Amino acid sequence: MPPAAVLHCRTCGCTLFPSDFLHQPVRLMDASLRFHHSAACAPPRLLAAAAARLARTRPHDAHAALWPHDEPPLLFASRHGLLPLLRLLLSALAGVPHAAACLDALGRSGGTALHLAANRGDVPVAAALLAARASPLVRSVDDVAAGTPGGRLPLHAAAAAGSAGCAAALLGAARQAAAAQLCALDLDEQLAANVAWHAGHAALARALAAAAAAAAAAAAAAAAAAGGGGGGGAAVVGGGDGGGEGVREALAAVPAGGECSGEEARAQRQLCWLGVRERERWRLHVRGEPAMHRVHILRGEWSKAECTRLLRQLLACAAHDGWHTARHRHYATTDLPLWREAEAAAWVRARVGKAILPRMLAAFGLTSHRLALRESFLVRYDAAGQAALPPHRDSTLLSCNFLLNEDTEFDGGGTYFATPVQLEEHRKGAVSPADAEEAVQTAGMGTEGGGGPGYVAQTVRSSQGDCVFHCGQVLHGGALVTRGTRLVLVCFIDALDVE
Ligand SMILES: O=C(O)CCC(=O)C(=O)O
Ligand SMILES: [Fe+2]
Repeated sequence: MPPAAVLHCRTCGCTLFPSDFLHQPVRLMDASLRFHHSAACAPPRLLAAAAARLARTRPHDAHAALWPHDEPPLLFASRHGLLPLLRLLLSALAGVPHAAACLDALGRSGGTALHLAANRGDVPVAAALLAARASPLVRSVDDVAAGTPGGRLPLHAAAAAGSAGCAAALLGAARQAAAAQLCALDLDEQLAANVAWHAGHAALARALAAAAAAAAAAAAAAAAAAGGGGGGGAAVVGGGDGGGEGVREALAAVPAGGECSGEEARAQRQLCWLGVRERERWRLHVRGEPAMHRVHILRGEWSKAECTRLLRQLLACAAHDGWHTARHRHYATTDLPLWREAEAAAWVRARVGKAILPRMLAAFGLTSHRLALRESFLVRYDAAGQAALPPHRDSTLLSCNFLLNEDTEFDGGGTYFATPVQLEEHRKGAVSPADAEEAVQTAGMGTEGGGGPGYVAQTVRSSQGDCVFHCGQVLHGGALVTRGTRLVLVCFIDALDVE
């Protein structure tokens, strides 16, 4: 018979588990240890050890320093509603240089301690975190296990839990932050009001919807008074959702009377699952695929005459119909969907289908897929208006863009990548993948901020008629235009499995 296993807590030294846990999965042991630490182990001793470790930590991994097992204790305390432990941790954090990083760290379910408190409708825990200056404006990431969409604020979590108390605490935390919270759309383009509605909390949904409508109207009025126009007050409502079309559309989904039917709620849950799963599929696909982190530029893909004609058609259409501002729900952009101009749309579809999609298939090694052009837009950057687009991921696996006006008409601009990418330049005339290989030059133009000599670019700058194509799931944006106007045609492209 093997000797009975006796484990000792490494913090307080007490005997933990005799043979009960022998041959049990490590995960179970970890869970018991965590429970022991939070419930039994003397918190001051734990805190002293934690504070000492914290002092030796670099800021970017500060949130992981307090706890040896997969979750910082603040998140653990909040998840389980351990208010005395939470208070101790918060007081220990008060003098720590990286306190904000610890307070706003994301845990394993993709949210902060404040999300977890709001999830459980725990007003005292939420209030303690807010009093310690935890931010109500941190967005969660997709929780793949639970099928919960990312991009949610703690207010969305309070709405899902039907906790009017937590919602009031979050909205009361800072006056300017209230509008941003009310008008924030998650990755499924749902406001907190929509989340409450689909979770069956009709009264809370209506209260949040009314407050969001008022905040959006106030933001629009403030923008109009400042003479801004167009953007719908994005500056006022932080996060960039603005009081624009996305918010209006979402608000329309919360009716003035009645309850959400069970069927509607089920359908919405299913939609959320699909969205989360699809985004995860893309992420897995892109991760560990070096080809997906390469950016290609096709020089002179469209002639000057072709660009000028296309631009003339599209600008005439924009002058007549007006520009749109709701393509990127999380960022106000100024653009024109191509379907508005049938002839231009047909031309773009044909040219992209014939010349760009086959090159994308080859460049990204997607030979068992078929590519489909989902949408195309003309995007306008103006030094005086929407001058840049913050880093984001597109709604499709692949993207390409064409500069339509001359690069002398603006300064700055270009497609910006959050991490430097390897850039491959292709010259016109290379049609087959083999030819393309020969014509490729690894180019270093537009290199800014880091990267090896001549191989890596952070901002890719093109000339009129050039096509830049890349994986839409690599974090990217539109670099700041500091003078004039930059006009780019952007195409979103999906990869479909070949049946
Ligand atoms: O401006 C650019 O080059 C990038 C535009 C972009 O990423 C987008 O519109 O989704
Ligand atoms: Fe994009």
